Amino acid sequence: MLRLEDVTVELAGVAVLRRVSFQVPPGGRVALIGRNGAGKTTTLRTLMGLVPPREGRITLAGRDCTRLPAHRRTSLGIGYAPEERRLFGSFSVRSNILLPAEVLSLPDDEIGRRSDLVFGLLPELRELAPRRAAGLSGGQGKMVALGRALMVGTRAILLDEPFQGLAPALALRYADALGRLREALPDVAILITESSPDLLASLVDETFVIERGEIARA
Ligand SMILES: Nc1ncnc2c1ncn2[C@@H]1O[C@H](COP(=O)(O)OP(=O)(O)OP(=O)(O)O)[C@@H](O)[C@H]1O
Repeated sequence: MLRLEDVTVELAGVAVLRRVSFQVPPGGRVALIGRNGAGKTTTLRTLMGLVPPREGRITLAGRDCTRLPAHRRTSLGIGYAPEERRLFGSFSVRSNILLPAEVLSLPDDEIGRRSDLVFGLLPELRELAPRRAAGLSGGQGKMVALGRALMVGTRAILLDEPFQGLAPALALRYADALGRLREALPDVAILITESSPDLLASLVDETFVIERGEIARA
């Protein structure tokens, strides 16, 4: 279970999140919907340990990680695909995907096992694997960012506006891939942000709405 309890975040003296509480159970598919500037990215960055909360608590599988640095959360099994895909342009797609697992110094056989899973779930990544990340379209980059999050997200995966800027055909493929995750990773909690609920309606089992930094309704 990935849980936020009364999380308040201030950035530059402004309350950007106010007493945000919700949870994503193991195997749960949860949407966080909100307009631009509502606080979706800040919620995910706070869950990842990239923004310190002023108040409140974040737990993963019952363990308090409110003050844990980002790399420790990655090693606890949280994978994050930011809205800006943040790939290393001069590296191959394969290297970009493997990078977080290598940073964690996972054993080679574990990296092999996880990458087999990722390339099995997202076969479109196989043909992209040898290419330099700099040459990818925005949509292909989103798929690579999903693969990278899957490499380490053994307990939870956070996807920030994955459909933003995707051409319709690629959006369908991405939605298919998310559907496959449901079956292949039945114990992983997945939290997806979007500005509109329409794209996610068939992919999630629970939706929270965030407005001006507050959860508006379940
Ligand atoms: N570093 C920062 N300093 C001050 N204010 C910030 C900072 N980062 C974000 N904000 C403000 O916090 C609020 C929430 O931003 P956030 O990026 O979390 O929203 P969002 O819902 O993800 O929107 P978007 O879809 O535009 O990414 C916005 O009003 C934004 O201007």
